[in-house]
Amino acid sequence: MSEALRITRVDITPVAFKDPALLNAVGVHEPYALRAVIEVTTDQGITGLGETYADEGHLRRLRTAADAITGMDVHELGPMHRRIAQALGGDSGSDGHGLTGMITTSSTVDRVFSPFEVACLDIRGRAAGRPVCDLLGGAVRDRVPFSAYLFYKWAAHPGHEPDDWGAALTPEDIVAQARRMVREYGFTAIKLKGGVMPPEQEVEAVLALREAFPATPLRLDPNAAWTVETSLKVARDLEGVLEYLEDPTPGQEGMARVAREAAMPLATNMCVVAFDELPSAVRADAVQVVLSDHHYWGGLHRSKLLAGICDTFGLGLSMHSNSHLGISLAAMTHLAAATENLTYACDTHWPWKDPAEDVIVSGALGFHDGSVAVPRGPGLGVELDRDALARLHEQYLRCGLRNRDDTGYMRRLDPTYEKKTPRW
Ligand SMILES: O=C([O-])[C@@H](O)[C@@H](O)[C@H](O)[C@@H](O)C(=O)[O-]
Ligand SMILES: [Mg+2]
Repeated sequence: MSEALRITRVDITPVAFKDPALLNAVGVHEPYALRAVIEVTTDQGITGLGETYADEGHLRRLRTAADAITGMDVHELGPMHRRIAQALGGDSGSDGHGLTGMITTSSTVDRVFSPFEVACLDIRGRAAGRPVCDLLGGAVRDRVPFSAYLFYKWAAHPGHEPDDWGAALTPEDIVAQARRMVREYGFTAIKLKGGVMPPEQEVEAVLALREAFPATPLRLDPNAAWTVETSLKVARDLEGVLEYLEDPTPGQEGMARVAREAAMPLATNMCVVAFDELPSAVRADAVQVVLSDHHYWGGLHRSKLLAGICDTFGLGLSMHSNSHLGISLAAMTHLAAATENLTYACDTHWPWKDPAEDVIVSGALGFHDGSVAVPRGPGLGVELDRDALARLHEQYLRCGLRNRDDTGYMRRLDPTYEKKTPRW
C-alpha cells in the first residue's frame, strides 16, 4: 500500500484584485474582488492549491476547518468532509450579496470543504504524476468551452481611472462588448447578465446580439429580478432566441410556474444551490438546467455527484462563475473535462480580470477558440507565483474591503438605490 500524505500545514491568504464596475440585480461590483488562496502542505513536502471566497465569516470558517484537517491523509476526503462539518458545528453563513441562493448549514460545509478538497486532489495528482481530471475519472474532452459573460457596466468606478472596456448601457454597447470578447477569446456562446435595465431593454439587447451573432447560443440571467408575469413576457419575446433563461424569478415555485409556459429551458444557480434543494426542484420541474459550481457544491467529487443526479433526472448541466483567479479556472477546467454531461459552455468572469493580476505563474491556462486546453501537468497544472500572491495580499490589506457588498457600494454612490427581488 502506498504511503499516506499527511497534512502538516495549511496557509490561507486573502487577496484582492481589480474588478470593473459591473452592474447586476443587486448593485455594482466594488473596485476589488476578494478571494482566498489555500495552500495545503504535506509531510512529504508536496503543496496543493485551492481558491475560494474571502468574506470574513468564510475566512473564519476556513481557519476552523484548516485546524480540524491538519494531520489527516489527503486521501481521506469523506472523513475530511465529516471532520469539517463537526468542527463547524452548525456555524452557517450567508452569501451576503444574495446571488447564489440561501446558504444552508449543509451547503456552508460544502463551501468550506471545497478548496481543501481541490488542494488535496492537487497534491494527489502531483504525487502520482497525473492531472486532476484523471483522478476524477479521466478527461472526456481535451478542451473546455467557456461562454462570453457580458455585463452592463459603467466606464469607471467613481473617482477611479476608466478601464479599457468603456461603459455598456445600451444594446449597441452590449453588442460592441460581445464583439470584443469574441474577437479576443473566440467564445462560441454568450451570456448577458441582466436584472439591471428594465426587461424590455434587456430583450432589445438580446435581440441585437442575435442579429450580430446569428448562430451563437445566447443566455440571459437577471438573477431573479422579475415577477412570474414579467418572466413569461420576456420568455415569449425571446422564444427561439435563447439557449436557456437563467433565474428569471425567485424561488422554485415561481420558476416552476414560468417553466410550465416558457418555450426555452430554465437554468439556475439560485434556487438549487445545495443537494437538499434538488428533490423539490425535480418534483416541480422548476428548472431544466443546473449550474454547478465546485466552490459551493463541495468540491470536484461532489460536483460530479451533482452531475450524476442531473443525468439521472434528465436535467441539463452548465457551470456558474463568480469573479475568480487562475487556481479556480484550472479546477473548473479539470472538472468540466471529466464531466461527460456538462455539455453547455461554462461561465467565467475571466475576461473582466486585469491580465496582469493573478496568483499563478502565467502561461499555464489560455483561451483559444473560446476554450481552455486541459492542463496535462501533474495536479491542477498551475504553479503559485509567490511574489504575485504577496502583492495581491498587500492590495487586500490596503483596499479595506472585507466582504462582497454590491448593494452597500451602490447605496453609497446612490442613496436612493433599493434592493428589490423581484424588481420588475
Ligand atoms: O458577478 C456577478 O455580478 C454575478 O451576478 C454573480 O455574482 C452571479 O453569482 C453569477 O454570475 C450568476 O450567474 O448568477
Ligand atoms: Mg446566474
